[in-house]
Amino acid sequence: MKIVNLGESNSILNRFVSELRDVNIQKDSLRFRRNIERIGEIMAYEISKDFSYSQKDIQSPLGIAPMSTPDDRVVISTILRAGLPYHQGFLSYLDYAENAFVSAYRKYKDRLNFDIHIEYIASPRLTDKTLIITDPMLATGSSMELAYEALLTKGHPAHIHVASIISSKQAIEYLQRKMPDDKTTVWIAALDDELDDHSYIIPGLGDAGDLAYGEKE
Ligand SMILES: O=P(O)(O)OC[C@H]1O[C@H](OP(=O)(O)OP(=O)(O)O)[C@H](O)[C@@H]1O
Ligand SMILES: O=c1cc[nH]c(=O)[nH]1
Ligand SMILES: [Mg+2]
Repeated sequence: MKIVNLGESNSILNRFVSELRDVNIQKDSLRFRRNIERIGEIMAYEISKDFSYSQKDIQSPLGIAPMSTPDDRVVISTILRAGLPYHQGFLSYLDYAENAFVSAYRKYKDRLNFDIHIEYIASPRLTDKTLIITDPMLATGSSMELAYEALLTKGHPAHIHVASIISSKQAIEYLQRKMPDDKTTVWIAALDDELDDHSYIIPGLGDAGDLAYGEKE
């Protein structure tokens, strides 16, 4: 499995991630959602470099321009809720993509232990397509694993891009065991060392879904 951490090189991406983490700036939920969306746009651009390209003759008003354009049939798939603004960022650039949505939430059995419940999936056929599964946070990696398994009921993609923003080291190790090694690429913008007792990423940013859309009861 290939891992690409775009945060390792200096770019404006790192300021957007910093603002997501910043306890003062992240209170502005409009900016929080927009920063996730902007990171989605940057990630979509970076992932597009991995697509297959072929040359086409494009008729301009004044002549024919040979242009190399992507041929992948892309499906952008998002894990609700925090993935929604991320999805929008991807779709802004990959505007010909199809779209899939999967729900995943933590149902706590007690203060510390939880199961992840997948109750909703809406997806086109995935066979032989390029599947991008987007979720800003990879903490234990379980939501991503279960969302991926649910998506497999819609067919087997040619390649899977897991696109996240902040991942724990534990989640990367977990996904290396759970996702197909030869056709998965994981894209992240930051890699954090730890999880706390509640399986939140440390330092992370807190609860991405709540920061984007408000606290749940
Ligand atoms: O790697 P994991 O341990 O599975 O944790 C990561 C998941 O947690 C967050 O969603 P959450 O369950 O908080 O739902 P929300 O987006 O509705 O807040 C996040 O968006 C991931 O889906
Ligand atoms: O750190 C975490 C873990 C799960 N979900 C989040 O939004 N953040
Ligand atoms: Mg949440």
